[in-house]
Amino acid sequence: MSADLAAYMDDLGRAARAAATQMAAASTAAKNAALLALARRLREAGPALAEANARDLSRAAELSGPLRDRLKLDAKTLATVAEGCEQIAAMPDPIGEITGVKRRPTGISVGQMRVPLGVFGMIYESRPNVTIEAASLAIKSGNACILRGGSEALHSNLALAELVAASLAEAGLPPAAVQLVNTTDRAAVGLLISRPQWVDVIIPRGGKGLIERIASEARVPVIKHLDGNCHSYVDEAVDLDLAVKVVDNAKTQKYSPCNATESLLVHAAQARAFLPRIAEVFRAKGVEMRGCPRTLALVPGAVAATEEDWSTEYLAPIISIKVVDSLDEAIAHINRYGSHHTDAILTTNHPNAMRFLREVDSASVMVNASTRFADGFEYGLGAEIGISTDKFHARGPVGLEGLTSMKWVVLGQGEVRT
Ligand SMILES: NC(=O)C1=CN([C@@H]2O[C@H](COP(=O)(O)OP(=O)(O)OC[C@H]3O[C@@H](n4cnc5c(N)ncnc54)[C@H](OP(=O)(O)O)[C@@H]3O)[C@@H](O)[C@H]2O)C=CC1
Ligand SMILES: N[C@@H](CCC(=O)OP(=O)(O)O)C(=O)O
Repeated sequence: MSADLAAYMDDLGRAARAAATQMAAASTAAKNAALLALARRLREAGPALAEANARDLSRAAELSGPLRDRLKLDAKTLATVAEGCEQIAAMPDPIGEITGVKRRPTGISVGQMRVPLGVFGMIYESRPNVTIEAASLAIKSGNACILRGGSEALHSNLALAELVAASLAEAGLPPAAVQLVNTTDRAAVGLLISRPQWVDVIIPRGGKGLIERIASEARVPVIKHLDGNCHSYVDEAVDLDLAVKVVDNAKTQKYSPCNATESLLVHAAQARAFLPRIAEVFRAKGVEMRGCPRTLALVPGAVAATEEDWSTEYLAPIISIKVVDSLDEAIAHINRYGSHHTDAILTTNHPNAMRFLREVDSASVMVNASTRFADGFEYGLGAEIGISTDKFHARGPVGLEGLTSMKWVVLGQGEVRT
């Protein structure tokens, strides 16, 4: 690793630390003004942004269709992120709110105040819209951030970061509140995750390779946003039309996101009725089906699943399928092979639905809904940092509150402890 890179990362860290102090004290009006300026700039984004994205796309010719799609910054994506900025501006400012104040017998009043985390570092995939979602949530939550997006998206991200910096400056806030690492050198990631003097928390969004590195090298607290091996389970009592519609959406609406269903479990009592119907849908859309022996008997053209398939996140038009004999077996399978991200049950049986919600150990558990809904925008958070697969601090889609913590506030009138 070069001394220049270490110095560069230290410069980013130092600037972020100074900006975080200013952001924590920033007024709601200034933060909202920055967000609205950013929405305007995104809507007006001219050829510079389009050219930067075209440059990234032309260099990423080898990417598969779904991964190319997530790299695209078209008018629809820009309109969506701009709308997200406006929605976040319209939300109440969580910072400074004091809650739960109670008077103690000693005379003091004790409550809690919501405060920013400080500086967060975020490492994420080649999806430029995430740059804006992270930036907008950082601004409203009074944090500073250092963003390291995927290599394929570097030029798009640099162009977006310029819009963010200009919007912050326009609102009288420090442009260094949102900084982008301007190199694809992965050594920069190593530096970002090992500088507790500059970074308060690291948010990795990615797959197993990223997390292995974080696990072995991070010296900063981590909120993991990892892979989604998500399941849809078709229960013994089910509305078959609803199940076909929802499972189809969960698998095929988009193949690349972490919340797409990768594995389908079907109760044996419904396998004969359900599997041929969903198989027809998958076949028409070119989805490869990898099944257990009982699935193979009902689905011509399916191939045998291996043990590895049950724990694989394909991010592609492939699905693993298993017939199970009970809800217990389904829950045990999901807890063993899943990634604790998002799992759904399709059922008309209320007690089974409630058992699934309680016993499946995942960040989002759903009844009769597509796993694709696991998303901050869809949950009403305005945007999302990602979907936390951790259990502490923040779980599932992370929005403004996930970027804050609570400190204790004690109000007295000269009381002393005896
Ligand atoms: N839970 C969530 O919120 C989300 C989870 N994901 C998960 O991410 C994965 C898909 O995205 P994909 O692009 O393949 O993810 P990767 O893990 O390959 O890449 C994500 C980011 O991590 C970096 N990275 C990966 N490995 C290392 C390493 N060893 N050292 C330093 N940096 C590294 C990449 O950099 P580089 O560009 O250099 O490769 C990129 O910036 C899936 O598993 C998906 O489920 C995706 C989005 C959201
Ligand atoms: N929450 C997002 C998915 C995030 C995600 O997984 O992104 P990616 O892996 O880049 O496709 C959504 O549903 O749009």
